[in-house]
Amino acid sequence: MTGTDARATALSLRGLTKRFGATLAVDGIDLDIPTHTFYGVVGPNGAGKTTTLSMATGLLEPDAGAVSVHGIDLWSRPDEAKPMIGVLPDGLHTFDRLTGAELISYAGLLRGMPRDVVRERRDDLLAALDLGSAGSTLVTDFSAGMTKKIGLACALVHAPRVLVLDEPFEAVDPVSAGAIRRILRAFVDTGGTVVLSSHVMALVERLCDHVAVVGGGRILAAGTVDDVRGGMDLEERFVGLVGGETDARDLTWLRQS
Ligand SMILES: Nc1ncnc2c1ncn2[C@@H]1O[C@H](COP(=O)(O)OP(=O)(O)OP(=O)(O)O)[C@@H](O)[C@H]1O
Repeated sequence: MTGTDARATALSLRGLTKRFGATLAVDGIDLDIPTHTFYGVVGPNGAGKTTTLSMATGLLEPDAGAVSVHGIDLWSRPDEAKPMIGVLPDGLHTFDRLTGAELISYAGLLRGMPRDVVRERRDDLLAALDLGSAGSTLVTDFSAGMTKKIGLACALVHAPRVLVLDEPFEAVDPVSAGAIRRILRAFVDTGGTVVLSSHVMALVERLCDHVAVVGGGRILAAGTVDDVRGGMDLEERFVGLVGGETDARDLTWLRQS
């Protein structure tokens, strides 16, 4: 890859591979996420999306392969690459005896940000994500949607260049989802890059300009949403790519009459 290409690519995955015992979760994934794109990653349950995004953000060590963030190798130069990424991991494990406000502050201070900047951004994020009451509530008492929103605030506080979000809209109410969409849209419009995984094809079609379909730990299709769907709607194309046949067994024992 030339220097120019490396700068135009926000996140580059090469030959990413991960095995858990007998399960080959990710089977040599190559993917380039261009800068300034809204990139959806879709796939059936167990396709390898979370494992791929975890390796792409330095949360899980690959068995093989490489990741670079704006041309910087993630695994050999983490001190330079990781500050460029904001991550909302799947099933966020966090410090649940902190309040929402403390958790955002902690995330900012961990990134080495000055206290006054952290304080200002924390208050902005709590307001923008409609998390007023969550600021003084312990994380352990959060609903699933509040946890998601606080996780997103922690991913945003250091103003990363690339956001990698695993199911950011899961369990989030429609008003908050609208707020999150606006924040992410503005982030991309001003030069940022968003990569998100989702099972909701309509959301990916509405929000994303690019999409990768993952199945069996491989990329089945990737490119602009228009190219990937090829004249169909994304859901039809998705089912065509991953195989939509399930056992249509009739659960007669469930019938009420
Ligand atoms: N820590 C782990 N230990 C063992 N197997 C794992 C582990 N994490 C993932 N797997 C397996 O790897 C495969 C890919 O899982 P992954 O969570 O990446 O899929 P996914 O596409 O994110 O699925 P979903 O849409 O259901 O969240 C699955 O077969 C899963 O069972």
